[in-house]
Amino acid sequence: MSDSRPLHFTVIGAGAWGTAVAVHLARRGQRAMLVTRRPEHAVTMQLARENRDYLPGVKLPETLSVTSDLRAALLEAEVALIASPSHALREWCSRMQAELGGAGQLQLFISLVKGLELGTLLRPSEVMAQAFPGLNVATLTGPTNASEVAQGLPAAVVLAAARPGEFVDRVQAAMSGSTLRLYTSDDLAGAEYGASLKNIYAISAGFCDGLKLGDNSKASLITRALTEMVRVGETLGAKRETFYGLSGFGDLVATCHGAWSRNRQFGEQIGAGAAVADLLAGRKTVVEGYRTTQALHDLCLQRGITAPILGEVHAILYQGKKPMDALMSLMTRELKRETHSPFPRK
Ligand SMILES: NC(=O)C1=CN([C@@H]2O[C@H](COP(=O)(O)OP(=O)(O)OC[C@H]3O[C@@H](n4cnc5c(N)ncnc54)[C@H](O)[C@@H]3O)[C@@H](O)[C@H]2O)C=CC1
Ligand SMILES: O=C(CO)COP(=O)(O)O
Repeated sequence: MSDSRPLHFTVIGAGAWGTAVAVHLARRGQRAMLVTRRPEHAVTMQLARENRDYLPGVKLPETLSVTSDLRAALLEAEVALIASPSHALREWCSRMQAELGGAGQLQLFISLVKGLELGTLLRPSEVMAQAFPGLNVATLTGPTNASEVAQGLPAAVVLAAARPGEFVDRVQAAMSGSTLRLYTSDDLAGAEYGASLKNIYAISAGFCDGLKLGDNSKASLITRALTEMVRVGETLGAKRETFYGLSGFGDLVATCHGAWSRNRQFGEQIGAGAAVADLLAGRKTVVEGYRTTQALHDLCLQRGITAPILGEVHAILYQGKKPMDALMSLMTRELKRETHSPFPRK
């Protein structure tokens, strides 16, 4: 019989998503701790029992502990989940390593991050595995707007682990309930590439919204984006079917359509004429697709992967190309058969 004792979860990073996941865990009756980066943020959250900076309007369950003391939060943790922006992940991992020495009681280290590391072009779980060699790493991903999850609205996600097995199944059971349903997967690379790529295509869906191109254009774009995701992901070693699941298609649809999506909104504002630098200056919340566009563009160049939509998003964000000109470039490409093969055929 499987062990149904509550597990000790520590969620690192108190942005919107880390907070929502910690709230969910506490509601599920698990032992949950949430770690903030700034000590004053932990104090204000404890006093207000709310994360007013990143997830306003959601009451923190009394059983959820909030602290900035990373060492104390990790000492008894069996599962650590990390919810930082991709550019801050390595720094968090180094801090964890320094505080904990080895892996301590940890049996599973789960990324909630949806982006690649610029420069190294590593997936989040690869960065985590460098810090904690031997520790089982995973990602939890899918269509999960933080606010909806925190409100208890239903969603389904995938928990993809480097080493699936009994403990991962136990975490699946511990986190699943009437509002969140977890599926497991052994395609960690696919789940992470899907989570990263969909943010880029959500920016491009935002361009359609900003340019007021209509619903047909967005549906066409999303469909071609999925084909591109499969091609990029499969060439990078992921399983094709993963991109048709929650971490790929599921999150692509949610993020391209969600009025709440920061990536989509960012694209919408650029499509409507705003300057990229102005939108990024002084931002408090993360737009993962911005850096990840650069990282995946570099990866595609390195590996010789054809990714026209990604290429146009890159040209708009990094080379000042006008969204309407990018649209024309895509519409006037050489004509071909519709194909879902990883390698485009004429
Ligand atoms: N918000 C959402 O609905 C979801 C977000 N995610 C992913 O979760 C990750 C975290 O995103 P959110 O929780 O939304 O963040 P957020 O945008 O709500 O908050 C930003 C977070 O980044 C931290 N931060 C800012 N600058 C930093 C720095 N220089 N060093 C370290 N930390 C810094 C802040 O303390 C805060 O925790 C991202 O990869 C995102 O794609 C995944 C699923 C849903
Ligand atoms: O990943 C998300 C939903 O699944 C959140 O998307 P945004 O970062 O675009 O808001």
